[in-house]
Amino acid sequence: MGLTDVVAVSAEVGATRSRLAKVAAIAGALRLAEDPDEARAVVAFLSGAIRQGRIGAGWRTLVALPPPAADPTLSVADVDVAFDRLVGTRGAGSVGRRAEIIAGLFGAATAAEQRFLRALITGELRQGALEGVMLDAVAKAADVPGAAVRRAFMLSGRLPETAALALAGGVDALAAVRLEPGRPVRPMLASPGTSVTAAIADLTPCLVEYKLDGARIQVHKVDNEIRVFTRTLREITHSVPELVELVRGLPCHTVVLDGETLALSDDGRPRPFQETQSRFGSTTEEQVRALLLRPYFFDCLHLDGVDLIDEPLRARNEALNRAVGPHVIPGAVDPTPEEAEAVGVAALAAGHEGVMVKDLDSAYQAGRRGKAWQKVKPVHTLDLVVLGAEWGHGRRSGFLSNLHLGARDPDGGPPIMVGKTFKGLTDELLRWQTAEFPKYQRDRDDWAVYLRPELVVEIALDGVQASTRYPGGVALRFARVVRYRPDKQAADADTITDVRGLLPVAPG
Ligand SMILES: Nc1ncnc2c1ncn2[C@@H]1O[C@H](COP(=O)(O)OP(=O)(O)OP(=O)(O)O)[C@@H](O)[C@H]1O
Repeated sequence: MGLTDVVAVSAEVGATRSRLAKVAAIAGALRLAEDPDEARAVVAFLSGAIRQGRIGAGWRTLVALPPPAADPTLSVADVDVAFDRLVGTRGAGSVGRRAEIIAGLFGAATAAEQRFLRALITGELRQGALEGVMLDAVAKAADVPGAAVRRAFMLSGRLPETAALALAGGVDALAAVRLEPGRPVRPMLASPGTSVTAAIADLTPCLVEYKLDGARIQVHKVDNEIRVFTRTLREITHSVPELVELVRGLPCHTVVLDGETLALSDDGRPRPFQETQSRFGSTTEEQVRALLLRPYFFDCLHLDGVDLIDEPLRARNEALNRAVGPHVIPGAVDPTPEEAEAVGVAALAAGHEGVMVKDLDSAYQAGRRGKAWQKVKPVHTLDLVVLGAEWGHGRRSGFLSNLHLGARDPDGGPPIMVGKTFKGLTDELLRWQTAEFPKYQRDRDDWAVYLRPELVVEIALDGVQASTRYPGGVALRFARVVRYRPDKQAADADTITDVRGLLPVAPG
């Protein structure tokens, strides 16, 4: 299959807003793939990603490129092989050898292919929002049910691999994908609930527990081998030695745990989320001692040879208590309405965000944002994509300040602007934005820097209103910045449908 076919499909997908048309175009490309390796590469390229991860060729290497070829001759496999060689070229003299590989690749590419490859390598094409569309396209190309593709993807965490399985082995190969201790699965997510009373009425019998404002962790223990992953399945084992030690000491051989981690102040109140998050980068022993993380587990997906992912929460919760004892998150199983309210009051009094209400009969729906888990928080928040920032005035002049905020298009199109805000930005955040945003720059003019849609920011708001000014027909009211969400990608942001869902219902 030619690279030129992928470039054409990528352009077709970018040019249409219709989800069906995107799915059809991608499915068509997948059907052209000649073998599983090629299918993996096609899925990766059309998601704007590279199977090899980062290949470390920045803009500088890509400035002085050879003239483009007149006719397309490159195959998808040629590009994939060149990327393999780039990744494998390290050590002394590698700079020259890498430049040669890049020159060879780009010299064989047409002008359109060169533009595509350059955007692919620099990450400009990265299109996390296409994930749902891509899963549908894999199902269509392989002629299998969408649910089978989705399940295999959530359990394996790998989209190209899932596509290769679906195309080569169909439904049976997909169904054979299981939870494998040691390999991370997509975390189950929650929907917003209006109140504790409404949520427990909806979900009885239920479990009500604290919603902690820390960072999500997924921990796998296979004998003495411990691995820890973030919400986006990034491995952080080496940054959290205290969690690794604690899990190593648990009274079980094999376990997969879902939970939240945070650090507490001396008075037992939670430290700010940013501090927890800062521990997920490279960490020195000193930093570990200065900010000890504690785990609060709330789910158990596997325990000593028994797969629990399809079992009801009641059974998973019993296994959790056996496996981690005192490290279970505080909460109450099957509470009365008064007991449930009391959990909520205690959570807020202890400085936490609110509560989670969970259906005790529900299975673990990996990667799904369902009604079986509902979060109840006193303040309404949305996770939005930063589209740009305007230069500030007065005290803020010289700083990138007023943020342009976008909601995700559920059909995989670019984010849709829903408002602006500079409220809630601390001096530290203004400094950070001014230093960081140019790295994400897509364009700029005298007033603002416009960004590639990659950064996610959590915004508190008083509600939304209908608007003729913004393209989605809806605008935020009294929006203010709570914090950045480095644990989220644009594909995890709230959608325009979520934002419209907050519009007041017209009377009558
Ligand atoms: N008891 C709990 N059960 C499940 N998740 C919890 C709990 N306490 C805290 N959390 C955190 O809350 C999140 C659940 O909310 P949701 O599924 O909407 O994810 P989110 O989009 O990250 O939400 P938020 O922005 O509110 O953290 C989890 O990802 C987890 O990090």
